[in-house]
Amino acid sequence: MQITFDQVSHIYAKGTPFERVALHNISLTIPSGSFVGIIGHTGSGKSTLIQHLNGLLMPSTGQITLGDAVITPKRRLPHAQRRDIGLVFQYPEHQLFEETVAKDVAFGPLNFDLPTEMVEARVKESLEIVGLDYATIKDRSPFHLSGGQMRRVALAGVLAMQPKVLVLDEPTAGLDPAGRVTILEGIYRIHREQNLTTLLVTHSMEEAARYADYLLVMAQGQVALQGKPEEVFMHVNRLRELSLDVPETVALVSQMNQMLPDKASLPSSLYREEELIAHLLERLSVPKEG
Ligand SMILES: Nc1ncnc2c1ncn2[C@@H]1O[C@H](COP(=O)(O)OP(=O)(O)OP(=O)(O)O)[C@@H](O)[C@H]1O
Repeated sequence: MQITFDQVSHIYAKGTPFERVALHNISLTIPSGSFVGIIGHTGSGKSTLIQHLNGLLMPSTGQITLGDAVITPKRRLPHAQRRDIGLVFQYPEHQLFEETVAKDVAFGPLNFDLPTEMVEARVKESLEIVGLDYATIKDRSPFHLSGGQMRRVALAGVLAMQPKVLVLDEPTAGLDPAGRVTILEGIYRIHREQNLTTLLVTHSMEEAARYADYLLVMAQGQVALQGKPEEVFMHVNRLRELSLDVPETVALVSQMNQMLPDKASLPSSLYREEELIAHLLERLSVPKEG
């Protein structure tokens, strides 16, 4: 599903002493099937932006188009289309509430009156996507799982709705490195298999570089930079001005280029570690393993 924002602003507590402009005239297009990394300093407007996608927030001005639905300050996203947008909040495990994992994951699809067998199939499939074994976990209490497992159950609950767009607000916050990889690899796999439009809010440039094919860099309620990762990472100085890191590979390529003579310099489009290694091996003509 294609998403566009056309001159969207959002003002919290308008007309009160607490008024706060959180988004200023945002215009952007997210093509169907893309994986968008949304990066930015704390308070830059990332969560405000994504909460417009499922109707939790309404634009103060401007217009948002989600597929063929149009949202304006006066026109809400129709209820039937809300289920197309799967929004995974920060710390989604806080919203688990059922007595078993299977019931929790089934909650959304049951609310949409799907037949029981279909719900069961979706629960099984969604748990497996997030790397949990249905038979082992289905009857357990979600509250007796590890933090990482709880997070995965919560994510499965959103996937069981079979959304057309998946929006994730820092899904790996607070997890250990192994837990982060499991969650992100699961998300990336369904994004690829189902061509699912995916928006990932993250504080980690490394995560953005690994998974996203398009980046939005937010600063003070505006889009400071946007484009393919290699385009955005060329603006190393601008990113640093915004107190954002660049991925280690980008920093390394930029450092090596300062040392190498011009004709030997490395392409600045290299931003993933494995691509840099492949490039260096090719230059050295070392045959790759396997
Ligand atoms: N409910 C609210 N009422 C008033 N102001 C708010 C509200 N929610 C957010 N803001 C303000 O809007 C601005 C953008 O906040 P937002 O949560 O969208 O940023 P963020 O980039 O998601 O930050 P973080 O990375 O910390 O989650 C901030 O200045 C914040 O203080």
